Amino acid sequence: MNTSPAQDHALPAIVAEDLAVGYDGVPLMEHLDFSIAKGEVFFVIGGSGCGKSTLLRHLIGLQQPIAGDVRIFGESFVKADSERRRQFLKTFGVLYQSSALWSSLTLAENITLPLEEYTDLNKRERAQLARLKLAQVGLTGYADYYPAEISGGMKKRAGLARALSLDPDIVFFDEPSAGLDPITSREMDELILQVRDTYGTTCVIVSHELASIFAIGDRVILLDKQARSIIATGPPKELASTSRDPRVLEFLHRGDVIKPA
Ligand SMILES: Nc1ncnc2c1ncn2[C@@H]1O[C@H](COP(=O)(O)OP(=O)(O)OP(=O)(O)O)[C@@H](O)[C@H]1O
Repeated sequence: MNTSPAQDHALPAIVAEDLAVGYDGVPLMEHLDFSIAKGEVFFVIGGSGCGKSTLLRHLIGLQQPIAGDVRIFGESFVKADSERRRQFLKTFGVLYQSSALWSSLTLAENITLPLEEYTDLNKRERAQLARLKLAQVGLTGYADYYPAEISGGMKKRAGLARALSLDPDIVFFDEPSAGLDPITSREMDELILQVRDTYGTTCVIVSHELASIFAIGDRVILLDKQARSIIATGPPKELASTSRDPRVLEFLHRGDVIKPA
């Protein structure tokens, strides 16, 4: 189902090259250079309003960069024509902060929407696949429920089931733990790891949940509003224990003043 013929999966899933992102031609962040390996759980972190969601919007093609490039498995997403962009989009799954489920549709119907748009599956096959995706996220038996009938954590799971409907290479998460209690948030973390471990899916997560970042993050980039760029890149635990930058230590130690050894 997932066709990305020109892409070389031996290459990094995502490379940002001297990327500038912002609004109306005014950059919020500039000179962003980073690379995300296939199968990595990669966090974009930073204080409120620094531009994490804005960067995410650029990575998923909702906004065109002011400068620089984004390459997906070696191929420029920024320079792709509209047909090629559509093919790229088929290989992305996105879980929005609000879960973005259609309230008038059942969970199964929410999941079959992208299948209707992007696949040739018939109605019965789509319904089967929707049930399978719901089972993958622990929602067996909830296919005919409406979003209003389930909890916040279940909505996030259903949103993830929809994001997984086209067997994406890369799933983007905007604050997956927002509004969840610590236990439900940990369950979401486990689900993200399960998806990565089972399918080798690359997971790009915008978050400021330190518990999640340390629990499941392979690597992070830390954005800084004043610097208007990335101020640290690496495995979160390593950064927390070895960085000598007070801004990095402050963020990763929740404002506690901790001096590196
Ligand atoms: N559509 C828009 N037009 C102009 N400016 C915007 C737009 N959307 C967001 N901004 C501004 O861009 C800046 C970064 O916002 P963004 O939502 O990317 O930050 P964030 O790091 O994700 O924040 P948070 O952690 O609070 O969600 C903010 O100052 C915001 O007001």
